[in-house]
Amino acid sequence: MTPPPSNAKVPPKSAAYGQASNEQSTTQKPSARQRLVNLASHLLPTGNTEFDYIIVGGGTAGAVLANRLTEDSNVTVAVVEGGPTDVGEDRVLDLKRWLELLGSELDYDYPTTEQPMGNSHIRHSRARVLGGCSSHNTLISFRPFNEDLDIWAEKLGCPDWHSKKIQPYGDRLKMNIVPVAPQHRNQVAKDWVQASSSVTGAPIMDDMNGAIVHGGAFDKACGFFHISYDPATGGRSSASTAYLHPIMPHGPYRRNNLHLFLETWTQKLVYDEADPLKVKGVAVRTSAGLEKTLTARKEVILCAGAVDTPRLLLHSEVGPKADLEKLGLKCRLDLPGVGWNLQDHPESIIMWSTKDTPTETTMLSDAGLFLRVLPKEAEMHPHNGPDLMFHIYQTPFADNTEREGFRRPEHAICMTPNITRSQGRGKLSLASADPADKPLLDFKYFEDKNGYDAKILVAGMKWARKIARQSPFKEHLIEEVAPGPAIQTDEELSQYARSVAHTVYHCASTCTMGSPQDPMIVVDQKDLKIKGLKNIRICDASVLPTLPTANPMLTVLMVAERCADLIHGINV
Ligand SMILES: Cc1cc2nc3c(=O)[nH]c(=O)nc-3n(C[C@H](O)[C@H](O)[C@H](O)COP(=O)(O)OP(=O)(O)OC[C@H]3O[C@@H](n4cnc5c(N)ncnc54)[C@H](O)[C@@H]3O)c2cc1C
Repeated sequence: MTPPPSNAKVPPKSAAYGQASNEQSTTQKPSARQRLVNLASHLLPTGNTEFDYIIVGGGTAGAVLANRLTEDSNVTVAVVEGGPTDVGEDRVLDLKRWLELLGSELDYDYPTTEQPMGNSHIRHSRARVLGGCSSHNTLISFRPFNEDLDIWAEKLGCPDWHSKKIQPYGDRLKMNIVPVAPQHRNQVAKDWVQASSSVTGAPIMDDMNGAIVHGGAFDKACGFFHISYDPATGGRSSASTAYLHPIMPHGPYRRNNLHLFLETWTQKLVYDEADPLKVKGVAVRTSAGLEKTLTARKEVILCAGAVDTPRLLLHSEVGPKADLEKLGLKCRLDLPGVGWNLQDHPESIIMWSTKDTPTETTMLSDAGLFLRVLPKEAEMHPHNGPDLMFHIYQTPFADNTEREGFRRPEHAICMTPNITRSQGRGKLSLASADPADKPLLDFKYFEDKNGYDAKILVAGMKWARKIARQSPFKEHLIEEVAPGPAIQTDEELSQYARSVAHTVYHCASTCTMGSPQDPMIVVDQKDLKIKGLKNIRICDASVLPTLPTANPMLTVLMVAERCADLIHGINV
């Protein structure tokens, strides 16, 4: 949700297969204990190369599946995770330290292509550690609005994903999802919530998730978030801590049928010699350079996330034929939707300097505001919920503003309006045939034809200024640092907001599910199986037809819970 540190670098070509560059590694070395834990973890399963299920990516969705599939002690499950364990890694486990992870060796740190209408410098953080992005995100926990799911079901060819069917999966999640605890509610955030409500008329809600699930949609609301964490310790409650730690070798409920391959990158799918469209397993390479093939007796499930799942498919000869052939790659299965439909929640930033930085907080972004600012007819898939969301950050997120010449204050509060229903649709493609090269992420920020996305940000900037004039919140502010009072007209605000725009790190939808009759669909909504291949499914943020209105992690977890049911033959 924040600009990454300005020293984030693209790893050199030699940093192959998702590993961070040497330069990054030397700046933040894991402790000796951490290295031992990592080593022990990825030496564990070396004897076995055949499993019932192979899960590629032990991230947010992968952790859920690993847990649910190993509930049956008769099946064996291998999890191939590119990053190290999070066990003993305090930068991960202490939620407040999440900013230290951005641009570190635990971040794949993907660049954006040139964005003529927006900011070409945005870095897309993706976690390289067990638990995936749930191990380095801010753990703001929102259920999808019923309408988000009903649009998938009724308009986007996914009848099996109606809210009535999907919301109950949210009740199963194992993470500790609780409102920001009283000891983490500082006075500035409290006054901001009060000011937001007074100025916009948005009701203050203690339980936005309750309202989303049981009260249907709301178009405005504000309040403290629900966070997946332990309020007593400030510890992260991630997909890894909730779904994997208890069943890992050191955990209280160790499961011997779970095989974790850590620091192990999946390079390619391996196909059956007798049937070129049947997936037999995966070719992997450890960070120590050991290569082997793992085979799946039942199936392979791709959980590598919205960037790395399509990337892996493209390097496995599956994707748009013309694109693959242009790079000299073979096309085994022409699936034009791989990488298409790339989505995000773009955001911008308006910043005030303040006297100090409060210490009572979960992770410096404890509260938010939802508003409706444009008519729903302006949207591709009209809905009744909010079209603008604000996070507040009680730290100077100045990388993007500083690049544009604004000063970086010592203490600051930032309001970051984001576009809940961005109309932008981009594309992920390969930069070259070399699997070590990072893919091209072209979000086409602010290129939507009616300028909808830019209009939402302009409205957000104006609301932010009104909120900043409200007492007692305004007494916390010294001055507006970016863009500053000189920027006033809609054109000026739009230009500024786009040039310093950032991402809420919600990239999604690059292997969209839907009706198999639709040529741009990658997985069948009925069972999440890849269209045209055998023995393989996708389960991660890449299958979402559209992003949910608010932060998507719980939606991804719910997709994974449902995927486990589908694999078990349960289709509620
Ligand atoms: C900085 C940040 C802050 C965010 N804040 C929030 C928030 O507060 N609330 C919210 O709802 N959402 C938030 N998000 C978004 C949310 O975390 C993601 O949408 C979600 O976690 C994605 O889950 P996933 O399972 O699709 O992928 P991931 O969780 O990214 O899992 C993918 C896993 O696959 C592994 N992998 C990838 N390729 C390979 C390969 N070839 N071989 C082996 N392993 C591989 C990766 O190492 C990773 O562990 C945030 C994201 C970021 C990055």
